[in-house]
Amino acid sequence: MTVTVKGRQPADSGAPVVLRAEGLYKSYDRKAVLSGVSVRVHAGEIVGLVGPNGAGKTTFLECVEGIRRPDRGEVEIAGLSRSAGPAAYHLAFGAQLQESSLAERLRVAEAMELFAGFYDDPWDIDDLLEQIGLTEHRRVFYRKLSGGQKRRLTLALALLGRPPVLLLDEPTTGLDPHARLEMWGVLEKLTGSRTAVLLATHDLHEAQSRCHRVYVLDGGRIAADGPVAELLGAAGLSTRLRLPDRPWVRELLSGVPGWTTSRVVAGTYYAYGEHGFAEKAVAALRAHVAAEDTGPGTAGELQQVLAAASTGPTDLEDLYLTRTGTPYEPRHARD
Ligand SMILES: Nc1ncnc2c1ncn2[C@@H]1O[C@H](COP(=O)(O)OP(=O)(O)OP(=O)(O)O)[C@@H](O)[C@H]1O
Repeated sequence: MTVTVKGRQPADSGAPVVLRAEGLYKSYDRKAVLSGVSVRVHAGEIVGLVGPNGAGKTTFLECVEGIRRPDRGEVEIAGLSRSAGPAAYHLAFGAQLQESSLAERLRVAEAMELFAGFYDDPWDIDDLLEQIGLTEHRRVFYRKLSGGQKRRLTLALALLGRPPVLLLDEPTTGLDPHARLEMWGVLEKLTGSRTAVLLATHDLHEAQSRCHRVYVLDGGRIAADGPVAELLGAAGLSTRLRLPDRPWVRELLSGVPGWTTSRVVAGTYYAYGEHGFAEKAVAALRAHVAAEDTGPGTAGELQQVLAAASTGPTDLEDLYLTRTGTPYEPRHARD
């Protein structure tokens, strides 16, 4: 079986670094939330920040945005640090927070006009409303927008100043599939004109297909970073075998050449390995079933396990599953 790892190709690594966070530490009530997090984003790159709930993604973004002061560490955006003063620093990036709210009786176009006043050369409001799919709603009060429309409006506000860097906290949460595609269309067009995007997301499929690189944050530390395909290869996660968890399955598969690691989630055993591992593992299972009297497990159970076993290419979910401390329930049916 040929395994194709899908994932976006890395962007131009020779492009200048436009966001540099170096060794960020942050504690709340003496509880460490960030423990030395360093992130770099180049012009024109879309970089994903993924990790379990509570991993520190929002805290990291808020430290970068200047909403929170890190206990230690440095941040520079487009060559500016916070010491440049809040006015100059905030012009260097556009931010969409995880939750934000505007005055309830502000209309969509009024909000855009209000925010456009902060910038010397703002994006044309009619054009931006069109791009973000809110033209028909320009006279609608903020309170009357749906959750997804509110997300689109806050993204438009982050884009208004044509910033070199966009910081987005779960930008697609609550968006329907059309709105997601529209949003990605806008972001990808922007990166073509050298805007850099750093976004926190729980949508691993989007992170893999849309981001040039990802950082996996776990417990306040970077557990992995790089293009998804490279990370999978380097971690020995080229292929996956999924089957019901049994003690004899664990013992048998961990002895198969090419096995690298495994994980049990909700009674299912995921075994990972180098290219070719899954085929060798299935052959080992078949041999074990054929010689059923030599090992544990009844004949019926052996057949059942073999029938339920499935192989498939790995993706960012697998990296996440093996690199973070929190078991992750795949949202999508797996092959
Ligand atoms: N203002 C605060 N005071 C105290 N603890 C906080 C505060 N904000 C966040 N935390 C804690 O810091 C940790 C990291 O939270 P954070 O929101 O940064 O994680 P996250 O990765 O963005 O999570 P999620 O994916 O659920 O949005 C959590 O344990 C959270 O409870």
